[in-house]
Formats: sequence, structure tokens, C-alpha cells
Amino acid sequence: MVVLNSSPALNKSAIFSGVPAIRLSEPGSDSLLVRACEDLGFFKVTDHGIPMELIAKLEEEAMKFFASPEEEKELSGRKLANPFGYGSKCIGSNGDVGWVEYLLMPVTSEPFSMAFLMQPSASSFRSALNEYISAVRKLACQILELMAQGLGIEQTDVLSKLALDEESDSMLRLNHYPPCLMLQEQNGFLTGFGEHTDPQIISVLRSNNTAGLEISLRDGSWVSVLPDQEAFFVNVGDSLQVLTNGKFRSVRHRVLANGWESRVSMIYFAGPPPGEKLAPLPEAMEEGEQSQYREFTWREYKSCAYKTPLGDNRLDLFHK
Ligand SMILES: C=C1C[C@]23C[C@@]1(O)CC[C@H]2[C@@]12CC[C@H](O)[C@@](C)(C(=O)O1)[C@H]2[C@@H]3C(=O)O
Ligand SMILES: O=C(O)CCC(=O)C(=O)O
Ligand SMILES: [Fe+2]
Repeated sequence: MVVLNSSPALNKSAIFSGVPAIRLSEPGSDSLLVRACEDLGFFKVTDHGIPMELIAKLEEEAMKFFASPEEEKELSGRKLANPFGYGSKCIGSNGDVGWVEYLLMPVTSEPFSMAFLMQPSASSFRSALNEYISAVRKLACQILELMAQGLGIEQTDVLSKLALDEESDSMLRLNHYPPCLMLQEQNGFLTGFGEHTDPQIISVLRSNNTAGLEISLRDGSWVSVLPDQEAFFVNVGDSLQVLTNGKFRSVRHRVLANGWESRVSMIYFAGPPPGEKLAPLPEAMEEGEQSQYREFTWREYKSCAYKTPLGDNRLDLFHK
């Protein structure tokens, strides 16, 4: 990777101790989830039932992949299947850069269409991905069902069915924030992944035991989230903000790299099918409440979203 030469070293934000930690099996977890989505748009879940071995296996495969020679990684470069594939430093196609390399994969349609994943030598990576994806998709659906229940919606699969649909536009992203010598000398931080909101319904994230993720609170201040090996972190995305007519908050977040430790994160983005109309769920609205957004499909949103710089507030384009 080439050193980013224009970014000044940043200061790390204060550690936040207020991330709601929700045990999925505890009574009332549905209401706790709703409250967390309204307050922060961010929480962590424990008691998720995903075996640690399965997580460790994918983390190890991801590390192996990122440690392979640049030319090999470039064989799965995103130029071939934009926006999917391997990328380094460049995030999206609008000039955003960060101290990160990544592998972005579709998980529903043509899973792992990237040639290198089809090779016999990639079979253990492929099986780790398959196992992880089916477990994390199940977890995402459990969380979405609890959210619907907490919102008092009778049809509790109203959100989870979007992520389960065969056409669902869900993705898995593996990010690697490598050590950086120049930064070690400066004793500062560099933008790994610039501030943004996630476009999808929810994102289910974990990282190795390395800090770096920050979220923005309602007052606009940035706070640092401590890693937690036992938990999965969940972000509310733009689509869920729309589906709840703004009751749930699509959380702004970013990643700072410290230059010393290798941070690997794995994020499952639960997205709707392309033709799905994104409009507030009538069951989540009060009587007489008006939609804050004009009606649009996920396809329309995405075609706009992927043309925008990372830090843009993409929902502004759809506000009435
Ligand atoms: C700069 C960009 C990268 C992104 C597409 C975009 O134009 C704006 C949204 C970005 C984002 C953020 C969350 C996810 O990591 C992502 C895959 C997504 O769906 O939206 C990325 C996109 C990307 O890296 O291609
Ligand atoms: O790597 C992380 O922890 C978060 C990255 C992120 O926000 C993203 O890929 O959308
Ligand atoms: Fe994100």
C-alpha cells in the first residue's frame, strides 16, 4: 500500500461507555433495541449464538488474504466487478481515500463471482465465508424481527423478509487497516474509513480486538467504541431510517487507524431487493403522520448513492 501523504495525523476521540449492550435472549430485548435505534442508531448484541470458531476462521482467512502479494490481491480488483472485489486506499469511485484495503462481496446474487474465490486454493476461504454469511444473515434477521416486535408491528417479518429475499442486495465487506510506519513516527491517527452513514437496513459488524471505530452522537461529537470480542455491533442504515420515518437514526461513523496494529473488520450489510419501495412502514407511523421522504426504490437510491462522496448525507436527496 502507498502512504497517504496529504492527511494530517488526527486525535483520537474519548472512549464512549454508553454503547447499549443487549442480550438478545433477555426479556424486553425488543424494546431495548428500539430505544437504542432511536437514541444512537448503534448498539451491540451478545448472546447471538454464533460460534467463536466460525468467526475466528474467517478472521484468519481474511488476514491470510490481506497478507498475500499485492499482485495476487489485484487479481480480484474491483475494476473487474465494480463496486465488488479488492480495493486499496480508494473507497468507492468518487475520490474518497483512506488507510484501508478491503474485499467487498455480494452475498445473494452470484455469490463470490470473483474468479480467485472459485480457485481450488481458495476453498477454505470460500467455506469460511459461506458459513459466516449464513450465520450472520440469520442473526441480522433475528435482530430485525425483534425490532419489528419492539415497534409493535404485528407482522414481525416485515423487515427481515427484505434481507431474506432471494434478490436481497446484501453484501459482506472485509476491511484491513494495516500498520503504517509514518504514522507510528507521528504518534497520531489517520482516517482509515471516512465518516459516513451506511445505505442499507442494518450493518452487523465485528473487528479483531483492535479499536478504531468511532460514532457520532446527536450533538455531533465523535466518540470511540471499544472493541468487544463477545459481541456484534449493529448500525442503523439509511434504509431503516426511511422505513421508520426518521424514528430510527442512521448513525454516522468512521474508522481511525493508529498505525501500529492491524485491524480487521467484517461487516454484513443487510440490504433490500433492488425493486423494493422504500417508504415508511404504515404500522410504524402514528395516525395522520406524514412521510418525511418521497417514495423511491432501493435501485434508485443506490444509483444516486454510489455517485456521491462517502461523507454526503444521501437521504437529503429524498427528503420531501
Ligand atoms: C464513496 C462511496 C463508497 C460507498 C459508495 C459511495 O459512493 C458512498 C457509500 C459508500 C458505502 C458505505 C457503506 C458500505 O461500506 C458501502 C459498500 C456501501 O454500500 O455504501 C460503501 C460503498 C463502497 O465502498 O462502494
Ligand atoms: O471497518 C469498520 O469497522 C467499519 C467500516 C465501515 O463503516 C464500512 O465498511 O462501511
Ligand atoms: Fe460503514
